[in-house]
Amino acid sequence: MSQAFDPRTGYDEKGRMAPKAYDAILLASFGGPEGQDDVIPFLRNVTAGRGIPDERLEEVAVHYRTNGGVSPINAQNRALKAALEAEIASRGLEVPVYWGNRNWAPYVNDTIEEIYAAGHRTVLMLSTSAYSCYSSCRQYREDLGVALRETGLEGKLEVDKVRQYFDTPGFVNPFMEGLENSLRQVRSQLADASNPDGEIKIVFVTHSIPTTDADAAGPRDLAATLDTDIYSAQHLAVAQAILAGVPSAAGLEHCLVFQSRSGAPGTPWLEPDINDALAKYKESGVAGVVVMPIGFVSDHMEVLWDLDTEAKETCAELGLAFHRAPTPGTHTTFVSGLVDLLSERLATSEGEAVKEGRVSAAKLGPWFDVCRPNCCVKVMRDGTTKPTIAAVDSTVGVPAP
Ligand SMILES: CC1=C(CCC(=O)O)c2cc3nc(cc4[nH]c(cc5[nH]c(cc1n2)c(C)c5CCC(=O)O)c(CCC(=O)O)c4C)C(CCC(=O)O)=C3C
Ligand SMILES: [Fe+2]
Repeated sequence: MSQAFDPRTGYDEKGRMAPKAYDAILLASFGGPEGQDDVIPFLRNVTAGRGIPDERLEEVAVHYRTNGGVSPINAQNRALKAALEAEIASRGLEVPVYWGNRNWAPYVNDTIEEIYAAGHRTVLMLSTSAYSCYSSCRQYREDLGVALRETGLEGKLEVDKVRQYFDTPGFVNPFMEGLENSLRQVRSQLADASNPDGEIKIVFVTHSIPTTDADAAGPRDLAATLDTDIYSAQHLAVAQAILAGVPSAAGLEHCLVFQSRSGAPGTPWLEPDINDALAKYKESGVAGVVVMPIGFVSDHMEVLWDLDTEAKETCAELGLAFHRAPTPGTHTTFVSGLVDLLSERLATSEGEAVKEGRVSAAKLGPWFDVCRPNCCVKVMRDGTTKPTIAAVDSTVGVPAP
């Protein structure tokens, strides 16, 4: 092994963890309602302790209600779990995959109890979230920190996590295919509208977050070297990598915009909102847009509502051609890339990683296995922070010194 892993913490100075013979994989996700009666209880779970007013919950409930009260996210995670199991088996690896959510059944607390009851003691977590910010990284680490504490499994079950994987070819490459196809679609819409030379803009879009969350993401010393926050910079790196792989996009303008803002109107969140941006593009002479949902790994409700319903409607009103590319979902390249990611961390019987080296297809990668002290730290209303796993300053889920 070429890296110097600290024998006590198990990680080196770059936050890479030594490979281990993990005996289970935990696919961690957001969770979603599966019927009309689930919608409000689900939304109360999501917003617990954050004081989101009931009017906002009712507003968001409509997104789910118009889809029968069902979020597509659980079915998508069942499909992803099955695809991961198949890919793991096809490589001759023998490690079971479990699934647990933050906001709906199967709840992660129940899942780790099931994992422990099955005799497993070391778990590698993979979340359905590729970037660095509180909602997409630290909150998953807290979910496990809290779950270990609440279930009494602290010190009995060890849980690590794979690095954030925005930069991996498995995540980036399916978007190249999507961009190519969506460009064809928009070009043909413009041709049908007798505007074959109309200007096309490539609109990369992700979930907006409070600017305070964006500013707290990632190592401070790295952030200080960038001209934007780490969350935005990771998305820009992904956008560049996608564009570089799609010759038919050469010469087209592109931008990064945000969707699904919530919270109090007075709190600053990352901008511009996609709908405001679309209106500006129309004014400046753009004829059509390709929407690239690079913030997400599956076509869940935030994609179906905020992009396929609202942003699409905005384009129809403005007279802009519109096509949205798919998220990676269960694309074979994505699934195989995720198993590569797990294999960086799974040890052979000789203690070497099943897969040597770390592949990265975008700037800023490969990311840390273990977060820096106070990365994305969130102080709760009562002044405390939640226990976390997989950080240099974790108090839970690490072996005792
Ligand atoms: C960065 C990010 C991701 C991407 C990373 C990841 O994938 O984890 C993400 C994903 C998702 N967000 C989702 C749904 C919601 N997010 C909310 C609220 C919020 N999201 C935030 C950020 C993010 N969110 C933030 C800063 C808030 C406000 C504070 C809070 O309340 O935490 C609310 C509350 C109501 C509202 O005010 O909108 C809902 C219902 C679903 C499920 C979709 C489905 O059901 O198919 C998914 C995958
Ligand atoms: Fe969200």
